[in-house]
Amino acid sequence: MTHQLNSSDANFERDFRRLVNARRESESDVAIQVRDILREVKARGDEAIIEYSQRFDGHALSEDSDWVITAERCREAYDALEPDLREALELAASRIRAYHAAQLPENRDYTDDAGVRQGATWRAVDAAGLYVPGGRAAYPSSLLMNAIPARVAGVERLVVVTPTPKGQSNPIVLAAAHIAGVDEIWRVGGAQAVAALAYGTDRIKPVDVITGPGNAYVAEAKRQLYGVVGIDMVAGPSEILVIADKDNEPEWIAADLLSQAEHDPTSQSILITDDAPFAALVSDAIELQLATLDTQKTAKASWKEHGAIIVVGSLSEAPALANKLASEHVELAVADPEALMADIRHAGSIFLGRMTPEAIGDYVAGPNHVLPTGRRARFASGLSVLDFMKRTSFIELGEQGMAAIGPAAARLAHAEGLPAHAKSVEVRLK
Ligand SMILES: NC(=O)c1ccc[n+]([C@@H]2O[C@H](COP(=O)([O-])OP(=O)(O)OC[C@H]3O[C@@H](n4cnc5c(N)ncnc54)[C@H](O)[C@@H]3O)[C@@H](O)[C@H]2O)c1
Ligand SMILES: N[C@H](CO)Cc1c[nH]c[nH+]1
Ligand SMILES: [Zn+2]
Repeated sequence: MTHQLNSSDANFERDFRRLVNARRESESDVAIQVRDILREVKARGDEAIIEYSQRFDGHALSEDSDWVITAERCREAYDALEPDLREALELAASRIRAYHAAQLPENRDYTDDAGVRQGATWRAVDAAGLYVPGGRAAYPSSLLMNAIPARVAGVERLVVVTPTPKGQSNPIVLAAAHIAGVDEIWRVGGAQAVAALAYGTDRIKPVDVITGPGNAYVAEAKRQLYGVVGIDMVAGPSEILVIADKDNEPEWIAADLLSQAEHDPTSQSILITDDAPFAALVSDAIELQLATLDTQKTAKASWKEHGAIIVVGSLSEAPALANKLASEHVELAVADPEALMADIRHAGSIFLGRMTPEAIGDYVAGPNHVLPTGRRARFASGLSVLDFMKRTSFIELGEQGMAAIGPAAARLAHAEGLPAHAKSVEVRLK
C-alpha cells in the first residue's frame, strides 16, 4: 500500500503537512505558463486563440463552424439522445433548477427610527462566461451546473466555452446546452478561453463574470483574471476525502476514492479510517478496480501521486485533519455522520452516510458540483445563484433623517480632514 500514514507515528505531523501542501509546487509552474497565455490573448486576440487551440486541443479554428456551435445543432443533439439519457439529463436539470431557485435573494427596503430609508437591490450581471471542461472527458453535467443558476439569476447573455479536442464536439454537452438554454457556445478551452472571455477578442465579446470548473490551467487563469472580471471561485482538479469506519464495504469506499481520481492525474483522493485491516482491504480493492477502469491511466497517476490512506487511533481525530485539508468533497461513511459533520468547518460539500456517494452530487442531487479546491474551502463556497448577481445598496433622507444623522457625518468628515465632505452635509442642515 502506498501513502499510508498513521497518526501515531512520530513523523505523522510532517508527513501530513506534506500531503496538505503536495500540489502547491506544480500550481506555481502552471501559474507562469498561464500568465504567458493570458498576455498573448490580450495582445493578439483570436490569432493567439487559433494557435493555442491547435497546440493543446489539436483543433483547427478556420471556418466559422470551427468556432461556434449553433442552437440548431444543440436542438438536434437533444432530439437524437437516447430516451433514458434524455430523461437523466432532464431529471438533473430540474433538480438543479429547484435547488438554485431557492437561493434567489430578497431585496431589502425599509425606513428606520431615524427616518432614514435604506436597503439593497440585487441584479444579475449582464453577461456570464461559463467554462465547461472538455479535455480528458466531456462534462454535460458541468454545463447544467453553470447555466441553470445563471438563468435562475436572470443573466441575459450566457456564453459557454468548451474545448473540442481534435475537433470533436460532445453531443451530450450540446443537448445539455439546449436544455439549459445558453446563448453562445465557443469551441475554445483552457486558459486561452478564459482570457478571451475576460478581455474579449474580435469574435468573442467579453463577459462580466466567469464561472465553472476546469483543470489547473483553467483554474489558474480564472484566479489571475479576477478583478478584470468577477469569478465564482477557484474550482480546479477534483478532490475527495472519505472518512469511513470498518463497517463499510471496502469496494464501495474504493470506488468513491477512484471516482475523483479518474478526473485528473492531479486530483487528490484521501481516506481516513480508524481500522488498519479495513484500510488494507480498501487499498486492495482500489488496485483491483484500477485494473478495469477505462480511465485507469488518469486514476492510477492520481492515486499513485496524490492518493493517501490515513489510519487514526479514533475517528474523533478526523475532523481536525479534514479541516486542515479543507477538501472539495468530504464523505462521512460512518454510523453517526451528523456528529462528525458538526466538527467539520472547511469542506466544499459534505456527503452524509454510507448511502450517499459523492457521485450523486456530481449529477443529480441538486446542490452545485462546482466547488472550491486546493484548500480554498477555508474561505470559498460552491457556485450559487449569487455568483451571477451583485447587490446595490441605496439610501434616502428627508429633512428629519438629515437632522438625525447629518451632524454625526459632518463631525466625522472634519475629523478625517475632509472639509468638502462636511460642507456637503452642513449646507443641508441649515
Ligand atoms: N472543482 C470542481 O468543481 C470541478 C468540477 C468538474 C471538473 N473539475 C475538474 O475539471 C478538470 C477537467 O480537466 P480536463 O483537462 O479534462 O479539461 P479542461 O477543459 O479543464 O482542460 C483542457 C484544456 O487545458 C488546456 N491545457 C492542457 N494541457 C495544457 C498545457 N500543458 N499547457 C497549457 N494548457 C493546457 C488546454 O487548453 C485544454 O483545452 C479536471 O481537473 C476535473 O477534476 C473540477
Ligand atoms: N466531481 C466533479 C467536481 O469535482 C464534478 C463532476 C462532473 N462529472 C463528474 N464529476
Ligand atoms: Zn466527479
